[in-house]
Amino acid sequence: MAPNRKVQAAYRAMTDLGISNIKVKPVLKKLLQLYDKNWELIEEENYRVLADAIFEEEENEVMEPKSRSKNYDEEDLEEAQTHDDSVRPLKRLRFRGQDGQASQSHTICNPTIGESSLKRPKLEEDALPESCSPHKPQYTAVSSRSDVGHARTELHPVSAGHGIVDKGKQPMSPQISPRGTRFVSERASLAVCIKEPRVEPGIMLFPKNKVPDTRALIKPKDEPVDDELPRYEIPIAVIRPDSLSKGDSSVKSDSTEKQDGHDALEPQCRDEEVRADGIQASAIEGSPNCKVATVPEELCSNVEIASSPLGEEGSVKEMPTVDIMKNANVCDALDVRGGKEDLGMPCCISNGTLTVQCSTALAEPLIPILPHPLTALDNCGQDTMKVMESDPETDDSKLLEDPEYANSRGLLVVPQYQPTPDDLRFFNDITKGEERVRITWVNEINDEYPQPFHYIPQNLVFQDAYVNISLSIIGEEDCCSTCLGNCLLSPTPCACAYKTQGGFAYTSEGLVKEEFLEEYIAISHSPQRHLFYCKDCPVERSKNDDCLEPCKGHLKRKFIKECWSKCGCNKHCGNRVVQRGIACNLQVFYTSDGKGWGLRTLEELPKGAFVCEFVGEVLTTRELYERNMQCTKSGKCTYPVLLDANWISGVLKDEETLCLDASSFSNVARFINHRCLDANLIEIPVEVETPAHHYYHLAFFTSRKVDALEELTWDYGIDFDDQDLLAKVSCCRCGSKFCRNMKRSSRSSRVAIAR
Ligand SMILES: C[S@@+](CC[C@H](N)C(=O)[O-])C[C@H]1O[C@@H](n2cnc3c(N)ncnc32)[C@H](O)[C@@H]1O
Repeated sequence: MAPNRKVQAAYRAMTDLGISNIKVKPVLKKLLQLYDKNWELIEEENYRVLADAIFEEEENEVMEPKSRSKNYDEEDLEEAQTHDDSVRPLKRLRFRGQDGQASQSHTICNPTIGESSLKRPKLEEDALPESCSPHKPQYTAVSSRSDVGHARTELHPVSAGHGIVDKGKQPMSPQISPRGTRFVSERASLAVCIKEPRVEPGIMLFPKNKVPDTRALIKPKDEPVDDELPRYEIPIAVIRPDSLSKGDSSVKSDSTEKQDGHDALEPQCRDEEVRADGIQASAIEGSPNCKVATVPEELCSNVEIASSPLGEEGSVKEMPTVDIMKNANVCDALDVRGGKEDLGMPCCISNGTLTVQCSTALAEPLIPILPHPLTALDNCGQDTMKVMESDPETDDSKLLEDPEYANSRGLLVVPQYQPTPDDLRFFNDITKGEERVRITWVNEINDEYPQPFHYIPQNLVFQDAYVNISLSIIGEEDCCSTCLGNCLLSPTPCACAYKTQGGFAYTSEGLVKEEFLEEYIAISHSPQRHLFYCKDCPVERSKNDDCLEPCKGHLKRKFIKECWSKCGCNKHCGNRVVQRGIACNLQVFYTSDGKGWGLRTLEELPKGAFVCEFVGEVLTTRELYERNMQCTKSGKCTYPVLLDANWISGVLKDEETLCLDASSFSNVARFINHRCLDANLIEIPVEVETPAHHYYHLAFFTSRKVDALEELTWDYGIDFDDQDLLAKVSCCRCGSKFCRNMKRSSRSSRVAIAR
């Protein structure tokens, strides 16, 4: 057979380097086997792979002269001639590049996934160079070497000293990044999935079972030796958040850029990560700012890794997952309801910065950082993805003795908490799934998170409050037991309608009727005319004081009586609105006018629409007073509302003078801010379960049409001249032209000026 043109060319190239054909042949044969006879890989960079492999072979022969016994005949090489070079072996895994081409990052981590799409090299374990030993650092299965640190990409046979497995990878990519900038991400790809990394030139993927140690890493031959670093491993350097913020990151995945038009938020910088067990992370030897991560392949998670310009320090860019929630669009992208969770792929997406995508097949998924203040909002609250260094001197380093960590040194990714799909589902749902609708929260103003609280969709009795919801106390006159279907369609008003003086309060669309609404609005606009004063005010009485102040007055309002379970109608009866819960699309947001958090609607709401109920703990006024005393000491405040719409009915027992406190247990109504007079919500007392007027639901309905994204407000009924306020709004920022506080402050400033 005529000599293979390609073989001849290889011989010539090696001859130019002073390598004889005899040395070239066996190595070339091996390479052809390894690369499935793809010459392209071998030819690149003027046969760099081949040269490196030959030098490697030489070294091995010096150490083990008899280790290479197999003969390679000319025919084997000739056979290579028949191979179609156009078929590029897929052992070089290409990630999504800057062009946004889809990548299969998980295929790196989990060889079982997408195996069919990856053509594996035929390299047998015994064909691996002996340089796998700790004494001879070496690239392994998924690693790329060429632009590590100061590594050079040109052929440099004099310094060649690697096994063949790491050769010829880098030149493959047409998108080679500047030298010294890719090391980290490529290195990280060994064990940590990168969601949207830039092109990983020449990453090779070997079948796991054919690679003795997939975590063994070597320095590239031509990389300056840093004696400070462990020789058996090049650490997965991970960018420190602060270095990113300083702009010294040279590799930044696309997903670290803006997402949905929102800036990626500055990551939290932790100089020293404190582990759950109290062990503080410390810088690795010789690389004080470098955190080193070696993650088992099984931990398939998408974590962005980047490097400093020197490619030698950095950290996983840790982002508080709460940042996801700062961007409603991102949350939408999460599609937590019916989205990825349905695919069995719990997915946490931060605003483009850190993405942890846990495969369901994984036992120990990485988890994202969540802000502590969310603890009460979500059980994920205190969980962080701890990427920390192991200290070989501590007991912790014993972990590294685990075969899985055999060649690991440095960072361990320690799962602190295993988020369940439900955790992730309710990631940005302030209701934690307690409502029929998801209510997201967003802060586009600053870095604050909502104060922790326990979300409850319905009132809960704290302790002493007498709320008797027993069926036995609901008499025939308090329910419509003979009704059928929808009471609103009945030609004659049912018993419940009678209880709501004036007939049914709701339209067939579920809106409060105009005449009802106007009546409530009129009361709130001129409350003085509707106040009643008790002789023995429960609020004052609860103070148990010798010197009680006179009653400050209570606003008398009429009730809406809804049908309920003891009624004959069905649950779709039009006289059941509040009991169905929140139905509109709401969002908690950080206000831009200094009121802190607020509530807004994401959809247009017609006049009279039910928005939400004021939900909290049901306390007696005495309990509230005691709680207020405690809160004054601790500096906290309560969010109480008196259920005093019918206190005029007579002298109530202490356990019947009730209020709702939304400070710890509450629903979304706790975010509704005050607006003087022209608020777009009006509160209406609604009886559902019990006809006893001392307990009722306080329901918010729109007092006018409300546009999408408009803040929902409610007139707390604050008397700004009264220093003994229950709801404390010391300086009203409602912005209403009817603001009572504005008049007051302008009055007082006039007084101040006059003095
Ligand atoms: C029920 S909370 C409303 C939610 C609150 N903004 C938050 O950030 O959690 C009541 C508190 O909100 C603030 N607030 C409500 N309305 C306000 C207003 N019109 N002007 C200034 N602060 C207001 C006051 O701090 C008040 O004590």
